[in-house]
Amino acid sequence: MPAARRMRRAAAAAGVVERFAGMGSALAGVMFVWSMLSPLLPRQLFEHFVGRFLRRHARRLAGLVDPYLTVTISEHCGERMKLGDVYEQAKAYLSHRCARRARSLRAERAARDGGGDRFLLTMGDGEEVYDVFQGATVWWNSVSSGGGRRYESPWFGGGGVVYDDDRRAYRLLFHRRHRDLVVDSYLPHVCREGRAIMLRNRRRKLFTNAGGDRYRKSAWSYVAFEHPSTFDTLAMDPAKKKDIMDDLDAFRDGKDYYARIGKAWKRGYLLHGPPGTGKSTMIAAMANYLDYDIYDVELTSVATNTDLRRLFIETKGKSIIVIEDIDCSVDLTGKRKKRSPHAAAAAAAEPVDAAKDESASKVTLSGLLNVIDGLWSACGGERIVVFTTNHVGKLDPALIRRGRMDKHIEMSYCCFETFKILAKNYLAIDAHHLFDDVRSLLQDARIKITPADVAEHLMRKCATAAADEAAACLASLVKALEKKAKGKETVEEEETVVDE
Ligand SMILES: Nc1ncnc2c1ncn2[C@@H]1O[C@H](COP(=O)(O)OP(=O)(O)OP(=O)(O)O)[C@@H](O)[C@H]1O
Ligand SMILES: [Mg+2]
Repeated sequence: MPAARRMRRAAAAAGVVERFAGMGSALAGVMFVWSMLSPLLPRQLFEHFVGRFLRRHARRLAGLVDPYLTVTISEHCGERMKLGDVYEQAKAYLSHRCARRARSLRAERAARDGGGDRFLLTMGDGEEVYDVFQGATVWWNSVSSGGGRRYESPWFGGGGVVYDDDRRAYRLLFHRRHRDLVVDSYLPHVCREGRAIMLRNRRRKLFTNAGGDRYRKSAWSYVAFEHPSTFDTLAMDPAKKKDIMDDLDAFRDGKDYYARIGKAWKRGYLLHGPPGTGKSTMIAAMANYLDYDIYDVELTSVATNTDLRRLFIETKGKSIIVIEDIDCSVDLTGKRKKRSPHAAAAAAAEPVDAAKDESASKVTLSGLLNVIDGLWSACGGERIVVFTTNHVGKLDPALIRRGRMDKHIEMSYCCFETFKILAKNYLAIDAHHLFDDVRSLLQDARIKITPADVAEHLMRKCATAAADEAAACLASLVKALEKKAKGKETVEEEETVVDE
């Protein structure tokens, strides 16, 4: 056994002995004083004084008998709105440092390096392990309260959401003479180490709020995020791409800057453009570039503004919060407009479907504006909010004004530069004699083809030799572009005939 471990074990054993020896000697002292005083005083007077003394000094006496203090670190903190970061950090620290000594363990899938069949072991409920820090021994307890009770929360979901009260916590026990050491040095050390371990083991996550049940503890569920898109594979104008990457770098490194200018550390991106131009692909590339998690918000699954706020509060830093197709999610644009008398009459004539009405989202534009830009938006920091839309003109200007959506990025049809990147990705070529044909066709402003369509032409269809494959794919693309050009010409000819 290595000497360091032997020393730690000896220290822990000494700590346990000391813990009980301390209590024993204090108890013996109290008993001694008791036995000396009791024969000297009349019984009633004795009981009166002792009773008063005990009532006044019960806390101090308890301190004499048990000089140990506890600190509880709960899984949920802040009115059960937020999952506690400190709890997660303590969990990581303990699983790394002390879990080996525990006899009952909880298993979770290991994070990084393909996770696969590896497990991360943490302390099971009711377990106690010790740790030694700068010569002081402390004890950690994993406790679970509530026993899985469920109850209605007055906080969220308009009183409708039911929560599982099975709350977990770590309880840290230490001698009161180590109080300053534990509070000033040990706990910060646990958080620091825990954070570093979490970062090392981190496996990026793709969260969703859709499809959850009312009994779920967190509003989010997740899978591992494994999208392979990067800025290298994203086809768009290189200058525009560099501008976005610089912007992301400035954001990631901008903690102090945002604090100095008095702005919450968050940034909004609006990605707009026709279907198949790479908006979702861009979000994946951003997440991979920054090494952030993604929270994909399904607005239609959010019942009320309060639920929406809770969702945002439960997101963690280093994340991208995405609302795709914001124009279709819920009627955010219509909420502020007056209904026409005709529409109001039609709605009144319609039979009321109570079940449908119940399930409909009641999220409003002001609710959404509040979470992305109001006081709540500053909770946590280091968050990017991304909206995507195919119809930027349909959105309420308040939703996309600068400050909320700081950067508007248009994802557009394929140009020759974009095509070259796709050809490099899909066919691994930088040049080909058919490139000239593609260039002249793409320069024709009337021909509109999305990167998704071009990618489909360049996609490998069968296992032919590389050179044949490239030629076949490019020929197929040229044919499709020529067909589009011909179609346009025919339409234009028809329009001219009609005009005449
Ligand atoms: N700019 C691009 N660079 C690389 N691949 C692209 C690009 N645009 C589209 N693609 C390819 O086309 C497919 C569809 O793209 P994507 O889903 O990102 O489009 P979108 O703009 O989000 O469309 P929608 O508006 O319908 O959601 C992707 O799987 C990707 O392979
Ligand atoms: Mg998309």
